[in-house]
Amino acid sequence: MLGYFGPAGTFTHQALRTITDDEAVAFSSVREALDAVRRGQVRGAVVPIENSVEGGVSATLDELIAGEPLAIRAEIVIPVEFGLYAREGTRLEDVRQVLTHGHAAAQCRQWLAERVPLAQVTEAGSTAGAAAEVARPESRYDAAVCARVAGETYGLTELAYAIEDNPGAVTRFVEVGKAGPVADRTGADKTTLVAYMREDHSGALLEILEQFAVRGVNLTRIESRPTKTTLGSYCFSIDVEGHLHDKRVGEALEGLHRVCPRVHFLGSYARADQSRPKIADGFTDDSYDAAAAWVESLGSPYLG
Ligand SMILES: O=C(O)C(=O)C[C@]1(C(=O)O)C=C[C@@H](O)C=C1
Repeated sequence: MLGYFGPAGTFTHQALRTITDDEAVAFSSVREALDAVRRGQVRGAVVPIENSVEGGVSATLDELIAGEPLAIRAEIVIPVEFGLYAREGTRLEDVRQVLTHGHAAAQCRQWLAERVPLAQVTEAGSTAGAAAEVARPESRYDAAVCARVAGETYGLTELAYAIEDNPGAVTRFVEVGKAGPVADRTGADKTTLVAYMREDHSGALLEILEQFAVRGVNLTRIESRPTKTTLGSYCFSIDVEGHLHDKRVGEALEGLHRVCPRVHFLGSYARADQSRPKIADGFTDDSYDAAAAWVESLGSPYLG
């Protein structure tokens, strides 16, 4: 059975529904969902990892590397559209207390400031959790910013829809399991890893980046996250195009292993958009094989 960041009606729940109709377990935080994977209560969990407006989901980026290693098995990308939902009888002009997930608040900030200027926005654990709270008749919150499905699930009335400041936003979710064999290469893959710098010195980030640059590996996301040890100590959470079994990616990982004290490999998996990377001349597996054969031939007694 799979777990997900719930309760029912979160965007994560919608993402999960795109891959299975089977029964699934809701957890009220990303940490609880991932811990359930670690202790084997569920065989995997779906959690949010990146939003096109707000960037990386820190809770997920941090929890993936805290504790027993986990691996990303698949990615799911869905559009995120928000509405404002309240108990029956509440009018838009009456809304003073809004409850929602921090990422959702950030994506609707301008709309909320313009349309409910007197409202105070409070962060909830999730958008659907906010809807469930607003549905309680005695709740101190007047409205929730959430998906339409959450508004419906908790019996709320829609006061407004498509209130996001950036139409067309998408959120990327990942299905995470226990670390195990890497998923098969599809030719349209992504690899996620976390690299730690040796020590704080000029060019440390460049050393990491050049491992990819010189091998023609394109990065699709890079974010610094605190290592949680001392102030100013950071690691880098990175997504790259390609699979561990692509020679250019495997070699880049070898390079990282040489220059970084610690590298977490978090999995190679099929891209949701199935788009294949443009591999420049000289970086295909054939080019690597030809180069290796040539180097080997240099030591051959039969050469020239
Ligand atoms: O609260 C939810 O509904 C979630 O699935 C979480 C989450 C997020 O973490 O970004 C997912 C998509 C939206 O961008 C807002 C919230």
